[in-house]
Amino acid sequence: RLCIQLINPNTSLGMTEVMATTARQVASVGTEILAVCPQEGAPSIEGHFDEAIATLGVLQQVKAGREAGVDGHIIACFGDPGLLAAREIARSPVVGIAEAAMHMATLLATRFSIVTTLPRTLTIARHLLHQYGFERHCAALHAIDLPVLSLDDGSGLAQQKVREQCIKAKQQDGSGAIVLGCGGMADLAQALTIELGMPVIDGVSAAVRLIESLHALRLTTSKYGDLDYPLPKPLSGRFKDLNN
Ligand SMILES: NC(=O)NC1=NC(=O)NC1=O
Repeated sequence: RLCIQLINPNTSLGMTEVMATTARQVASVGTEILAVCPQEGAPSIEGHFDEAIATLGVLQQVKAGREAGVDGHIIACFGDPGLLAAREIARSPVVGIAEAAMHMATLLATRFSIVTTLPRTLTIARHLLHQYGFERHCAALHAIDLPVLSLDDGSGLAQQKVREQCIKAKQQDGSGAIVLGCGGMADLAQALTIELGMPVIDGVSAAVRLIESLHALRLTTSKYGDLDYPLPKPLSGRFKDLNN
């Protein structure tokens, strides 16, 4: 049995639940999903400042998961906040939903489009494309121009906008796959894949299966080089003991 920790870096329980439900649907029989979010932080992550705040909570949850003996950690926010720092303190694999979805897309199409939330988060997605080396694989990026929590307000408006932007991407971008650029869109990917007749990829689902695959291959986060555990030093205040 595997236990995968799903970390929603924002503090909105509704979003945690949406992602946990999708993760449980796609996980293999016998894989347990342990869904968590920080006790304190931002209710949604919509920019560089929010990501910086969320990183502490992500690291605290990764440490707790490691101590609970989980077999992998998912950072379930499209900015992959704290990913490399999390890998330093983790023993098992740590996968961000943006990198997971992007990797999957490159296995299925020569170019992919991204559909995300606010225009200002497009820059964060572009930074990740550069960091992961996927710039030339991404044909275009689109935003529904609604805040992250609009996906959790029950109106269905955000979901309709995601569908519209996916249709626009299919018609205009010349890409063969679409990456959904928010954890709150996790439950939309399967229906949109069927409706559009092309792969529409959710990073939560991709991350669950990638972690299962890494475990099956007996592969885990490298501790050789820059992802080794942090150098021992006395951290103070709220950071106390975060690095051991
Ligand atoms: N681009 C995004 O919508 N990022 C996100 N902010 C959140 O709070 N969750 C996400 O996935």
